[in-house]
Amino acid sequence: MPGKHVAPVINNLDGFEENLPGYLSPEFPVAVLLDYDGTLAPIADNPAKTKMPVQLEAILHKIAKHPKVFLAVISGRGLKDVQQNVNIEGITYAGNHGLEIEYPDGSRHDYELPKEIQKNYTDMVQELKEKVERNGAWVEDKKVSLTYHYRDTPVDLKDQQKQLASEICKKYGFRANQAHEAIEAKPPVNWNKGEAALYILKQKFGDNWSQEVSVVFAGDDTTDEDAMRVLSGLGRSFRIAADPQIQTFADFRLPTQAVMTDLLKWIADVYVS
Ligand SMILES: O=P(O)(O)OC[C@H]1O[C@H](O[C@H]2O[C@H](CO)[C@@H](O)[C@H](O)[C@H]2O)[C@H](O)[C@@H](O)[C@@H]1O
Repeated sequence: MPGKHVAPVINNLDGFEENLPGYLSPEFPVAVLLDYDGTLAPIADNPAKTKMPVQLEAILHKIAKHPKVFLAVISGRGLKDVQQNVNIEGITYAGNHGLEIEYPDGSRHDYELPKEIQKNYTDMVQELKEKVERNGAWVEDKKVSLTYHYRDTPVDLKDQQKQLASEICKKYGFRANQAHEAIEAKPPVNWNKGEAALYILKQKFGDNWSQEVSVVFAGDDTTDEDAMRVLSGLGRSFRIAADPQIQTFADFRLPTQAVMTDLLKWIADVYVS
């Protein structure tokens, strides 16, 4: 499997067809798997304040209705949280980095964490709240994974607080991923956005899914790299990142969140228009 690399950039709508001629076609279905924060909605200073750009939201609603388009949102947020924010019926949602999945018919797949990990999680939340929930930093407790937000912590205290928070997460056996002004603590299990993406694709299109459907994945963060890695050579993935030198498993880099709207326009142009 290829490693991370500096991916070619796509800057505008024309760039999609130029770089991926014929990858999408109206006769062949497409699975569109999308991250939420930083991908569908620009990063905001508080998770409660995000909003999808009006044009992007309208296109998303349009493609979601098309019978040849399968849409799933795979987020680090809790399941209900991401459902409320995206608010489109009839699509698949995965929350907590894929640990919780809900299908359009209301059925679910929940990754069952071993009891010991559940206990560690509870203890970790308590210790983080006691020791590092201060100076504007706070713990977003999502019941099976958490996010430690330190955006509002004074600059001179940030490094020391985030380091202590990472150490506490690791002490309880959790993985501490760097995110946007935050640390994502994920349980030590072989399940992540990549495994969730594969699971969703197999459930919908069968074991031979890669022969049955084109796959588009977009994300902006370290946790999205798990999906980009497993889809490498099987689908096409896009990393939203301003840094031209960023190392990624994605096939292409999108330099701004605005080009994300162009990605959805490309899909809409092929299937809907
Ligand atoms: O997988 P995602 O859908 O990208 O979710 C990742 C995390 O997003 C949220 O935190 C991030 O976005 C916030 C709103 O823009 C921002 O204020 C924060 O600094 C970011 O880290 C969310 O709060 C987390 O639960 C998600 O895991």
